[in-house]
Amino acid sequence: FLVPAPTIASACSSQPAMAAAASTSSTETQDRAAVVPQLLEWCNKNGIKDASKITIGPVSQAGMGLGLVATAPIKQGETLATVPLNLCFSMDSVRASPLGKVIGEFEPALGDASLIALQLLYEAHMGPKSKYAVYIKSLPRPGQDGFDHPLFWSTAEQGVLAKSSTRNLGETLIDAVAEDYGWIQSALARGGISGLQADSFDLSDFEWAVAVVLSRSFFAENGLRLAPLLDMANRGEGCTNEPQIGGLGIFGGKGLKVIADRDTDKGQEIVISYGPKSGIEFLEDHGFVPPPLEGNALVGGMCSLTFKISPEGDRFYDDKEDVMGTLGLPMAFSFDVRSDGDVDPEMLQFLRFLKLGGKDAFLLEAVFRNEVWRFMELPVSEANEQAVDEVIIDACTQALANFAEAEVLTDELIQKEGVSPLTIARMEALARLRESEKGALVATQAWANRDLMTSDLKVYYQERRLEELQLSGPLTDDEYVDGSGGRRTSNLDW
Ligand SMILES: C[S@@+](CC[C@H](N)C(=O)[O-])C[C@H]1O[C@@H](n2cnc3c(N)ncnc32)[C@H](O)[C@@H]1O
Repeated sequence: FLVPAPTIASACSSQPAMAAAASTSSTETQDRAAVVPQLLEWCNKNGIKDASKITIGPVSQAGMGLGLVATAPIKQGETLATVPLNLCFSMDSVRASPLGKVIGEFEPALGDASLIALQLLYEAHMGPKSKYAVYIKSLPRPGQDGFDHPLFWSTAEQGVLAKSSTRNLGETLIDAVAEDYGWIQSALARGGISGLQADSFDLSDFEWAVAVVLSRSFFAENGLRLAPLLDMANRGEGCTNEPQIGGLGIFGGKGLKVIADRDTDKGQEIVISYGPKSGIEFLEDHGFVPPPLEGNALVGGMCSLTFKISPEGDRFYDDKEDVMGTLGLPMAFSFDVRSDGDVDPEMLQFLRFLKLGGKDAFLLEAVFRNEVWRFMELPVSEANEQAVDEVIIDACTQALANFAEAEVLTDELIQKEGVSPLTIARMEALARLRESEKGALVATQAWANRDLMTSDLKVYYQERRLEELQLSGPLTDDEYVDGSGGRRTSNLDW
């Protein structure tokens, strides 16, 4: 109940892609737009600088709600706005607020976004007494002005999402938010803060607040910063001007600023960069998946593969756990894979270690304990290298099979009678997501298949070791030393 429902329920049109999810009646936009004069005044009063050439207004692109608009011609390189860091919601503001006492050493499953979301709910709870009252009024409600996020999706839609990416947002986002909500609820139940009680907000309020924080903040100086005014900037394709930390002039500390990366005419929208992100990162953070880069749907594709050293079927598991524990490394890692097909050397290092066994298991013996991880930087043996390629091929095959399953689930969902345009838009976003990840998976799988065919051409551990010991060439005359047929012994370290 902290978050009022939109005055007009999210209306959906038959616009393509997220535009439909984003579809909104002009009345809704005006609803928020009505707060703009107060918001601009509030921004001025609270020390936002360099913003004399921008305002907030409805933007022309369907379903994008509000955005930043130039009130005068702007030249590339001009600062568009600087927001004092002490006006931003961040972990600093959480710690400085009364919430600081409650959170203690709590480490949220979702990270800082959960605690910043809690502060947003706290300020909303304070109502007109909050310094942020006007700002909070300017935030979109779920479904308003195109504001969508997987946290608002139905279970069936989230089910398709689970099969549409190699990243499991079910665990890392949806379950994480529920877990943090549970922790916060029990902390508040032990003692409220300035009237904020466990029952002051429910899970859907918390999900709204998390979605606001994720979709409107920027990562700068080691943390998320939700900066009023800058949070009205939409993302433009090809923009390079991600918000960054800068000075506020001789009297003021630091601020989050955006610089124009192009000339802009009066009346034109100012768009910015949200940073280089993969499709799933866009969806998790901002609730939309950008269209594929022009001309080639697969260019720019990226996804991540996760591998885990697990005890099942691995009799060297304990040794591996010991090595990783000593190095302070986890037993599971995620690696980015890209459509350019370049494979991360660290992924190969981890997989060589994961597949270490058979005749190579001697490398796990105590004498090599400090070196075994470094040895994995280079091919170990033909069998190990082939096993690594097979793990990569299997992971890609599994992900592609999930995508095929997602397509079947999508068909079931969109063929249901009365399916909403919002569901269709969400499914279209997932189709774009799969397309972008497919590029990376197909390229990585092709790389592993090629690598498999060349495994006989590589130099492996034993050969390298003999080289190091200068024992790999034919015997030289001075090595024939006696009639016993033995090599000359030396001080070689075997
Ligand atoms: C930082 S806010 C920008 C202001 C927002 N348009 C508003 O009305 O409050 C980010 C949100 O704007 C929308 N958005 C921004 N850029 C977009 C884009 N390129 N495509 C689709 N939606 C976009 C998404 O809803 C996103 O979560």
